[in-house]
Amino acid sequence: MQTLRAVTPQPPIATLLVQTESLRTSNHPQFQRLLEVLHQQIPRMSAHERWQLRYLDAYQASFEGDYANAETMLRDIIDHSGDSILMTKASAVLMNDMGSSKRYTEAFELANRLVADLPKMQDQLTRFQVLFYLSQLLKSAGQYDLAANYARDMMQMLPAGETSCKPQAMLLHVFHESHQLTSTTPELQQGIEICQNAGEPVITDSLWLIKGSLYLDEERPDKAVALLQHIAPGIRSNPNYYNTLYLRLKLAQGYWKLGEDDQAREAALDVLATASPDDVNEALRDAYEVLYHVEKKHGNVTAALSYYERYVAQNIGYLNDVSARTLAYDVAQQHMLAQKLETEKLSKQNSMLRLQQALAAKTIETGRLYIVLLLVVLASVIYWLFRLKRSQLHFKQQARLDGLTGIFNHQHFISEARRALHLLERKQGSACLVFIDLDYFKQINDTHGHAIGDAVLKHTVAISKQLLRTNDLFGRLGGEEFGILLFECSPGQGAAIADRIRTAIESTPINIEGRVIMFSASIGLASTQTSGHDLQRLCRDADAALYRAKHIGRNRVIAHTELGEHTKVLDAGNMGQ
Ligand SMILES: Nc1nc2c(ncn2[C@@H]2O[C@H](COP(=O)(O)OP(=O)(O)OP(=O)(O)O)[C@@H](O)[C@H]2O)c(=O)[nH]1
Repeated sequence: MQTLRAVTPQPPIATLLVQTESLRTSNHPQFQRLLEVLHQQIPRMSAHERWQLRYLDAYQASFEGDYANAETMLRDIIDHSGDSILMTKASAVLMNDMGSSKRYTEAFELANRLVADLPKMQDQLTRFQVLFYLSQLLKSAGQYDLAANYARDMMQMLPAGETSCKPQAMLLHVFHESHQLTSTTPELQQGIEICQNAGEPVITDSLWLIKGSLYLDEERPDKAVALLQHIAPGIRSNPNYYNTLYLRLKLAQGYWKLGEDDQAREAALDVLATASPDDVNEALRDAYEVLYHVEKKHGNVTAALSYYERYVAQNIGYLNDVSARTLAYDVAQQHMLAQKLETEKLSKQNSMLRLQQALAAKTIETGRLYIVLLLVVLASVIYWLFRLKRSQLHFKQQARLDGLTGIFNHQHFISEARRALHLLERKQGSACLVFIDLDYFKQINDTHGHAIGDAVLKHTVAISKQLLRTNDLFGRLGGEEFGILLFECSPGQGAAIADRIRTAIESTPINIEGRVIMFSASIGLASTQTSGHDLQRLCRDADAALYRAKHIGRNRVIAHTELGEHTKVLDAGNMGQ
């Protein structure tokens, strides 16, 4: 390690981590060395790099068969790293360890979760590793077709830095276990060459061991032993538990078939020494079988019987283990199916719920729409009612007003005057009725035209209005004759107002179309104080006074009170004519 640091400059931690991971299977001794180097770099590592190192440590623990320690680290990564790639890789290693430590049910349940996550896995290396472990687990459960499919999937998307060695080797192991290989199958030799070229000695050796095993099956022990002896040094320099175990077993079987009993015994005992005493596996079973045959052949009955008993125990254990794997796979599949059904049921319920919610939302929306529609209709109705009312009022107003001058027309003036006098009579209030009649108006029309006559009428109203209070009633009684009802007014006050109007008319000629037209008005006045509150009487008296004003020379105001009794009678007589 010292030499490494002294000679080569240290690559960045991130590069070192990637490099170390890539050596996991191809050069495990170097992997371990780099792992040590990485541990010295811990103080300089980021949190994410520490999680990556923890994953490599977990892999190393798992490689050494320390599954408990590996599981603690892997679960820590899954629960706390927050890195989805590392979490998936850790799950895959954990699944593999569970399979190796015979926790098949948990392994297959984890496998189901990983399979479900496969479509989401973006990182190609992670996907490659997951597929590798899945294939391995399914092979152990006798699910050869599925295992082969996953191996082929691996080949479809090789990540950068990977060759087809691993998927090819996995496929060959599947074919071997499902008895689809012979020692001459071309793919076997191709696989060996691919893995040799890829620099994967451990995997290459595992394929050589398949070839050796096939020679034995084909009753060619000489070829098998020669091959095994040839690859033995390589396996010793790249130690791997399974390769070591199977090299020794196949040698034991080969020697036995060749009749080299001592070497067969020695190799079989080596198998027992490699495995743990309480292991149950195919290799131990077959090693005990070899030992049994050897001892039996040499008449060592006691030893033979003992080995035979262990052989039987291993065989039962092995068969139990095989059925445990198959059963665990079936159970996991059933769970997955049940979960799938439950998920489908839930998703159906969810879609029902969503539909109901959508329906409820639509109902609310429709309700809101109706309310809005109703409000719009209501607003329109109110608007049209308002317009109708306004035009009604307008027409009503129009019907009350004189079209030319805009003051009350005859009918409305009379009815308003009657109503007002009625009220005044009750509270004993006074009023004056003033009748105004323009003098020689016919001449104005004849001289200047009817339109100018109209203008004179409007001018008269405008002048008079300026001298009236807002509550006085002012109306056009017809032609060029106007009526005014002055409230709270004595005969004297009435005469004064009437004269102010007359003076204003006389002194305010109309200037129109370049012509100045002078005109005057005669005014008759009646008061409630002398005539009472009866409108008819008041009108008659005001009219008599007006008649008098016209009669005695026009452009003057005559109050009914000014008329002598004789005049009153005369005037009344004239009015009657
Ligand atoms: N321009 C115009 N003339 C009108 C209107 N209503 C009535 N007249 C005219 O007013 C004139 C009234 O004439 P007379 O009743 O003879 O009264 P006068 O000419 O004013 O004479 P005296 O009242 O006796 O001074 C008529 O020629 C009507 O045609 C109107 O709305 N516009």
